[in-house]
Amino acid sequence: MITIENLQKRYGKLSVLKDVNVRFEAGRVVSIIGPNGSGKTTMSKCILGMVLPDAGDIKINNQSILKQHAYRSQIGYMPQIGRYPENMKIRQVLNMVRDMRKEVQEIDEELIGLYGLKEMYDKPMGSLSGGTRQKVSAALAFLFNPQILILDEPTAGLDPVSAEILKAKILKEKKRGRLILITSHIMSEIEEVADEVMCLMDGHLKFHETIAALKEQTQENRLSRAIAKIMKEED
Ligand SMILES: Nc1ncnc2c1ncn2[C@@H]1O[C@H](COP(=O)(O)OP(=O)(O)OP(=O)(O)O)[C@@H](O)[C@H]1O
Repeated sequence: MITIENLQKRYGKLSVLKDVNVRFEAGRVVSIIGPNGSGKTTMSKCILGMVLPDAGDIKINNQSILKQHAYRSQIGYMPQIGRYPENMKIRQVLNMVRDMRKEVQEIDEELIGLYGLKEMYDKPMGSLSGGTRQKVSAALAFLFNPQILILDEPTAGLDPVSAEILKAKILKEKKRGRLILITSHIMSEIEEVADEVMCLMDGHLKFHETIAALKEQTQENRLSRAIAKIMKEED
């Protein structure tokens, strides 16, 4: 579904993505891991068209997305920190986004319901707690039934019940054939929802394997231990 070929990105002298090649298939949850600053968000932003790579290509369903716009409607994005006009109410934010996507017939309001956002519709974004803001971001990411979801540390700041709701939603959408990319540092969470782990290290693809293969390869039952072992071996 997504093919990344020889992707490179520099910021000035800093080389952030160094010849990354990877392929993600529909109906999978892929966790993108790696130390702080290893290029995870930059790669996600390249897929989203928010950052233009210096070299390489990104294809969705075999079509290059570089300098294209229409494909963006197939992707739902939940940023690490959602930025919204502070004085707009939740209702206004949701209506504004809907107005921009009038062509979409099938709206998915499940998270709006499960998170009780309707009861808070008249609260201005600037008055919301960090977790509630995250809930709005999550609801927006899933709202238009996208084929691909890119979730950047989606459960950070969510209380345990709300995090469980999001994890269940991720698994539900996976069953419907969506591709879901999640950046996360929480190994237990990755183990619960992901099928595959892609690890970036200093802008290089370190590995891209199924969780089952990582455990098998290292003879470890826990993902955190399996990954620690691989990192140690490759040092
Ligand atoms: N707009 C930018 N201008 C200059 N440097 C940038 C820019 N965006 C990111 N970088 C740098 O690129 C590197 C990779 O950043 P990126 O946000 O992709 O890392 P990350 O793996 O997502 O990190 P984290 O786990 O901390 O979220 C970092 O050194 C960062 O400072």
